[in-house]
Amino acid sequence: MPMQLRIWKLWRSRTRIPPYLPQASRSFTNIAYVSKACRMSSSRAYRVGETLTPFLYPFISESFFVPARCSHRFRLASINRRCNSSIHTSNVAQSPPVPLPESTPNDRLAHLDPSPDNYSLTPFADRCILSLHAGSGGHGCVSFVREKYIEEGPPNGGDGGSGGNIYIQAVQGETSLHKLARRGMIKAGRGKNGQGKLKGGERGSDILITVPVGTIVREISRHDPIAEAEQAQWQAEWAGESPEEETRGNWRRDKWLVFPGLLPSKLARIEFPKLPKARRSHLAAIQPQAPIWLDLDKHMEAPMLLAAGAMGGLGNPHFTSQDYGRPKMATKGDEGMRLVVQLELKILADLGLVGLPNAGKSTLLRALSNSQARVGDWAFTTLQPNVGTVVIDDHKGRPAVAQRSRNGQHRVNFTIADVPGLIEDAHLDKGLGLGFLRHIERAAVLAFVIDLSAGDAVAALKLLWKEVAEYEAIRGQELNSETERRMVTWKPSGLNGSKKSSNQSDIFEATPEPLPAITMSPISQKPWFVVATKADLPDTQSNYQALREYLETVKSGKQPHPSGRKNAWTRKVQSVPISAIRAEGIGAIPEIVIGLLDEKA
Ligand SMILES: Nc1nc2c(ncn2[C@@H]2O[C@H](COP(=O)(O)OP(=O)(O)OP(=O)(O)O)[C@@H](O)[C@H]2O)c(=O)[nH]1
Ligand SMILES: [Mg+2]
Repeated sequence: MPMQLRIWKLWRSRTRIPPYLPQASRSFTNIAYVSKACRMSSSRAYRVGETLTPFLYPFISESFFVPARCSHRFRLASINRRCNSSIHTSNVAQSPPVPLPESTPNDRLAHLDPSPDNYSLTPFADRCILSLHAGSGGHGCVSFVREKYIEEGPPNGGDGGSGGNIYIQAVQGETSLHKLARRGMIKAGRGKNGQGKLKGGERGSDILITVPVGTIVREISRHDPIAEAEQAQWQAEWAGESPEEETRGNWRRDKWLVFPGLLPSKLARIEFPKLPKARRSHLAAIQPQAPIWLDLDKHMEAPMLLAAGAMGGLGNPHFTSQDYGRPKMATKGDEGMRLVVQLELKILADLGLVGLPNAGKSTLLRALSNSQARVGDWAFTTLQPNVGTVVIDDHKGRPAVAQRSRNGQHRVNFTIADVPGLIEDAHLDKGLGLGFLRHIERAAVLAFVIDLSAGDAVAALKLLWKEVAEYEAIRGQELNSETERRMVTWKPSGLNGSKKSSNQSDIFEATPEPLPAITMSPISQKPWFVVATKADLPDTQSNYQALREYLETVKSGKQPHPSGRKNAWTRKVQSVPISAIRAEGIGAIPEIVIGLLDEKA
């Protein structure tokens, strides 16, 4: 018996070859590798990568060799490592795992006291001025039929295409006007020129301006060539002047287009027909009345037309007559209308946070929502409004706040607007106040955030209400002047048929019919409550007690409303002491907000 075979048999009698080795592996020629594999299997080794074994015995993998007893522990260890969990099994790995820090309450609250650099800032603009150019019309075409045996065919020039329209749409999801502010000028496409074979020009491309819900559009100026031409014509009629006639050699080059192949000598002899009346697009009828003042406070399902494109010019077939069978002229397209409008965004949030600088508004917003608003221990940390959403029902169990129905629907969240802090005389544009007060104007409910550690809480509340009331008065004046401006419209007296001999200023009359009133509820009639924050700091209890007593007297009517306004809302005034930085006491806020929102609805 060969030596090797004898060794094999001897070894075989002492060890048991595992049944999972293939038949080939048991063969004599592979004995060295088999014995090695067996050694590894019997010693429960895990290191398989160093040898050729994985290639020769691919079925012997690491997982295969991991004993059932240990595999569970290994899995646990790897999960622990991945999840950074502190759970670990000490006898599994060769080297003991590094103990991971346990999550403490401080970690959970870390985002409420972030470093001043830890914040996210989205580009934001709440005002912009836009110059809108509706598309001009394409020119009509001068063309004639040219076919075999038809030497001088009839005219077949197509009309020019009309210019593109400008539409506006308020959509949910848009939050800022910064993109529009960067553009400044927006032009719709010009209509294409007409072509031979009676082919009309293509329409100019339309423009859709999407703005956030809560945007106000105000017209600053407009240049409407057609309206101006009509007005000039009426004025000429009123003054008894005969309209300028096109004569031979004297034709309006800005209106007519002539056949390019025409010799100048012939051109001088051409008699131009009467210039057709300026045409308006049929869409112009649904344009908002001038001057435009739109309050886009709801999500719009369909866009709204702001400026209709101008009409295209007429092709030469329009000017055929008995005397003139082959007209060599077409009209040019009309110039598009231009509008300069101001857009102003007033954020529509359910809850507006009003407070002095450094009161803790942004910290409160962070505590209630996922907002990454900037927090810092200095005044005017917040320089632009932040909006956060508080989810009260994520459809994953019992809602955070008992659901109530609003318009037959269940409220699943509400939004909070955190605006820069107000200082005394903010209504006179001191600090950053006036520019941002308009964002709380639209909030359904106001929360006055008062820092209990920063002196008299009642005085702070009165100061805030005074500024809000002053702003309300200014806004009321603006609205009145806006309404007056809308009441005065341009109306040439020549339209009435009676020619007045008075001076020119008489042609502007006030329309007798009143425009619909611009409705905006007074800020003092909004439901409100007080969030007394920084209650974790020492010596703040007495301050809170005084605030609470003051609010009780306001509620009972013994003291006037802090704004000094009559008929102001005081019915359910209340205060909540909280520590935003420790997220203590904030649980009551959603409940109060939902209660006040439902009451308002
Ligand atoms: N102790 C304590 N500190 C707080 C609390 N809330 C906020 N702060 C601190 O107060 C400072 C101002 O907080 P902010 O949230 O930035 O205040 P703000 O009202 O947004 O300030 P402006 O944006 O400047 O108007 C920060 O240093 C916060 O850590 C609180 O409940 N307790
Ligand atoms: Mg802030």
